[in-house]
Amino acid sequence: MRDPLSRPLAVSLGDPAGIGPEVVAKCWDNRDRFGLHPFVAIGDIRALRAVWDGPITTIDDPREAETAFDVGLPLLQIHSPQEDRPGHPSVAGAHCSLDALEIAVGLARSGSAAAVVTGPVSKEQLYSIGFNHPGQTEFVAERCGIAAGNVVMMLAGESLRTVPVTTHIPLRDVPDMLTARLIESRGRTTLRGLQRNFGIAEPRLAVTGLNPHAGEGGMLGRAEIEVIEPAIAALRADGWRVTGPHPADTLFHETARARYDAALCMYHDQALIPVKALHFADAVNITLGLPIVRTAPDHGTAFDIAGQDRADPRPMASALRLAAFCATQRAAAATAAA
Ligand SMILES: NC(=O)C1=CN([C@@H]2O[C@H](COP(=O)(O)OP(=O)(O)OC[C@H]3O[C@@H](n4cnc5c(N)ncnc54)[C@H](O)[C@@H]3O)[C@@H](O)[C@H]2O)C=CC1
Ligand SMILES: NCC(=O)COP(=O)(O)O
Repeated sequence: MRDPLSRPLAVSLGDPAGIGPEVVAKCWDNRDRFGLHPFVAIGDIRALRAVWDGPITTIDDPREAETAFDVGLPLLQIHSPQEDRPGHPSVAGAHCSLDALEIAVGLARSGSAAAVVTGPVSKEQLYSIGFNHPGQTEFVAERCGIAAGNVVMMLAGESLRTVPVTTHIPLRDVPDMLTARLIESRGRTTLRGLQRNFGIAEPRLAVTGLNPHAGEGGMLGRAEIEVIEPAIAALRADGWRVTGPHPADTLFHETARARYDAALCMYHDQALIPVKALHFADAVNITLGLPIVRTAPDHGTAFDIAGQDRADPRPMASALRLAAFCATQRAAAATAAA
């Protein structure tokens, strides 16, 4: 297997009107301080120029990225038909963000990039141009030939990793979506992902309940008894270290967090609120279950502050570092297994 560190990371800039271009440029500016592996950005040069006057080296081949990285931000150019203003998303910008994502994934799949790091896109804008995936997670899965049901979205901070079983669906649909099979499958993907990407040989998974107090023995709802406990039992029967269902309100304090490597949560906000509350400045979104490594910062497009030099680059820096770490981790495991 080729050394992943001999290849750059491929970074899509995300929506050109969002803060993606600004945080990527700031990461390049602070590449030594942040300890970053060389990366190549993919997007429209005008989105970078609108927020940054540092050096940009446009390249045609990702193999030029490593040398170019020392002198300027390497960029694979996408020519959007329209120049977007920061904070003013458009249809053209949505197409541009999708093209950048497509190219970045292609580079990782072909082995030209060590991993993909995706800049924030606007789901609303993407949906408006016919994007029919819930998010970038499912799009990347499809492009890798993996069913969306076989990948999970993990939010990983220094002291907490969480995975939502259901992601971008209305809250009222969550109880009907939850089945023992789905929870078991998400749990399995999470546990394997902890081994493969984080090098945790015997990962510990804590599973939340859905209802207050994890259902209070069935008095506050029966999802725990009928759906979640059977999923936990199935995972345990296969030898995995799994606990729960735990009341979600007491699973995220410091002492509780020390007892598991990841928490499997029943819906989006149950998983993302604790991570963003504790780690907004450094949490990373990583897709588990893919043949390639894909990470992203935990935040969105932040149109409200785009173009104002207020965007914090640390989440993007964390996403870049974690991508390099996981790519190295996977390569080491593959070498050891050969
Ligand atoms: N991975 C992705 O592509 C993600 C995309 N989104 C998309 O982003 C759009 C906006 O979503 P919101 O819920 O408003 O979340 P958001 O993360 O864009 O913004 C929430 C708040 O945090 C602030 N913020 C976000 N990132 C920041 C940073 N790096 N530095 C300083 N302040 C920052 C924003 O200014 C805003 O006040 C939505 O269309 C959503 O679909 C949201 C989350 C992830
Ligand atoms: N709320 C997290 C989020 O929206 C990330 O989704 P994805 O686009 O990375 O699938």
